[in-house]
Amino acid sequence: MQPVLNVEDVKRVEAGLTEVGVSISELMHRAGSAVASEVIRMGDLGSVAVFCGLGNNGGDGWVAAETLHGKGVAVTVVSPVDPDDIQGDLARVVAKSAQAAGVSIVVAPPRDKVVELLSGTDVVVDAMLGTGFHGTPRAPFDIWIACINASGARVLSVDVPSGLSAQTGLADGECVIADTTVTMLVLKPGLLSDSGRDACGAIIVAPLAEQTERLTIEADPVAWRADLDDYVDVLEPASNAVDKFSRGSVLVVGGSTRFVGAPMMAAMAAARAGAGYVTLAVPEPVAPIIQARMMEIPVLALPAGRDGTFSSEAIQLVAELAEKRTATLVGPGMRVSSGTVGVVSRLLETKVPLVVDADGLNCISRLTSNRADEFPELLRRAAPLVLTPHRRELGRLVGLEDTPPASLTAAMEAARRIVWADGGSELTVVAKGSATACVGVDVAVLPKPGPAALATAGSGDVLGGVIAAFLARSNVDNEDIPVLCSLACEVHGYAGSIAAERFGSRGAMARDIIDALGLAEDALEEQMAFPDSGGAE
Ligand SMILES: NC(=O)C1=CN([C@@H]2O[C@H](COP(=O)(O)OP(=O)(O)OC[C@H]3O[C@@H](n4cnc5c(N)ncnc54)[C@H](O)[C@@H]3O)[C@@H](O)[C@H]2O)[C@@H](O)CC1
Ligand SMILES: [K+]
Repeated sequence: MQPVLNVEDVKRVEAGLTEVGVSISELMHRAGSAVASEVIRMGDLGSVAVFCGLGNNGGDGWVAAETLHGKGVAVTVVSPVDPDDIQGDLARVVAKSAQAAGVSIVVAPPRDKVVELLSGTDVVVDAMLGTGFHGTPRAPFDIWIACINASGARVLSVDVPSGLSAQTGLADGECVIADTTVTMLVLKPGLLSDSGRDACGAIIVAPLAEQTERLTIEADPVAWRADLDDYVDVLEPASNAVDKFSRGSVLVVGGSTRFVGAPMMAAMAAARAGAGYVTLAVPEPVAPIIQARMMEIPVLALPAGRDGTFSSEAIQLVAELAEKRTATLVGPGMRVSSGTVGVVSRLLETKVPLVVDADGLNCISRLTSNRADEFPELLRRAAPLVLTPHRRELGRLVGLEDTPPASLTAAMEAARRIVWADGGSELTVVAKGSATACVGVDVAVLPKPGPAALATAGSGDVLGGVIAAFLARSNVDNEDIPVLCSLACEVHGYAGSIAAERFGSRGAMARDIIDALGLAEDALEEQMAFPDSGGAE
């Protein structure tokens, strides 16, 4: 797994490197030369333009420009001020060095001059704004960013695309859309989430020093990005000595007269994700229509109230059904009522692995007056528990119903409030978003995010079903459940890519994702076994 560090903690690595004799100036030279190497690797370098800002991000750009110039590449630096007028000492020194080496420099060009320069440029190096950037880009950078994005040139961003927050992944104004980002020392969360996903292109980490890895771990990574080989240990070895029960049995509890499709999709997904035996428990009035559409999945009709949701008579029956299965998913399409709140509360008391999604989470919010983090005794249990909130559901769970987490790091923070209050390794919160984090008490694992095709109605129900199936099939220790959930997210994401290929990136529906789940898991397993064989990037 690759560590991800909050931007403020990157400074601790920088300080640690200084202590072992690698100065900031030395780091800047290494950063600039890492950028230059990557530019050269890109090839077809008729001419390169390096847009420099006034801080150390700009300093990296000046070093890269001098290095490229030294290798005979035609390079022009675009700077808001003359090298002599750069305030920061480090950046001024490297800028003056590049000037003395004969690098061509354009100072404070008007917009039409920038457009003209870009029209003859093959590769842009974006070294305007790095981790020191806050707010909305001011002139001239706002203008330069717009011109660069409109130019059609290939773009390499230094550390982070200018205009993007490396911490939050949000961009208040326009940010550079790069083909490649060479990020210094370590991954930062904003590169992997929200607008960062579109802005960064391929991300290359330049560690800059051999001590970086050790210092990064000492700086306490906020998360770890999973690689395919991290999943090898959580998958059960393939065996033919199985029957439908030994492959895991899943109970899906959900549905109401208002929402019929959600529990069906979750149950189908659990079956496609390899659970050997799936049962669906729904309120009695909707059982016949659901059973009519389900061939492989038995449907159990449980007592319902006049509102079309589970009544209190269902509570004990659901618990007894759950105790006979290897995992239960509760929530899809269930609505919040006194009966469904009772069902969730009773399921939490059972001793079998449990996934709580959708209205199951809203029932927990109801039970805790929107403060699940203040009622740890409710969630503390002997068997694994996985909560799968999207950001609004997560907000409702931790008292942020009006201001739900707006970034990956804010979502991880909210999820940690719940898991740290609980304190046990049985609880994992899968904080869903355009980037998802699987947060356990010791570690937060970031799966490779799936395609935009996943943002479709029912997609969350599908993920709930996949996680339930994986819990039912697997024997992992509690500590590894975040990794198992991360694998479930990647299978879901890969299935989304297959569905998008078949039905179009906007046309794929949840049912198409369900149908592709088995193929997606096979393909990922194949890539784990033969990492060099290509496949999903
Ligand atoms: N952390 C490290 O160990 C290393 C950092 N390096 C580089 O240093 C960078 C960080 O340098 P700095 O802290 O100097 O910060 P930056 O260079 O990212 O930005 C600071 C400059 O941007 C300006 N700025 C901030 N917000 C702005 C806005 N909204 N509009 C216009 N201008 C704005 C500031 O006034 C200042 O001039 C990193 O991104 C990386 O590129 C590298 O030199 C190598 C090692
Ligand atoms: K940048």
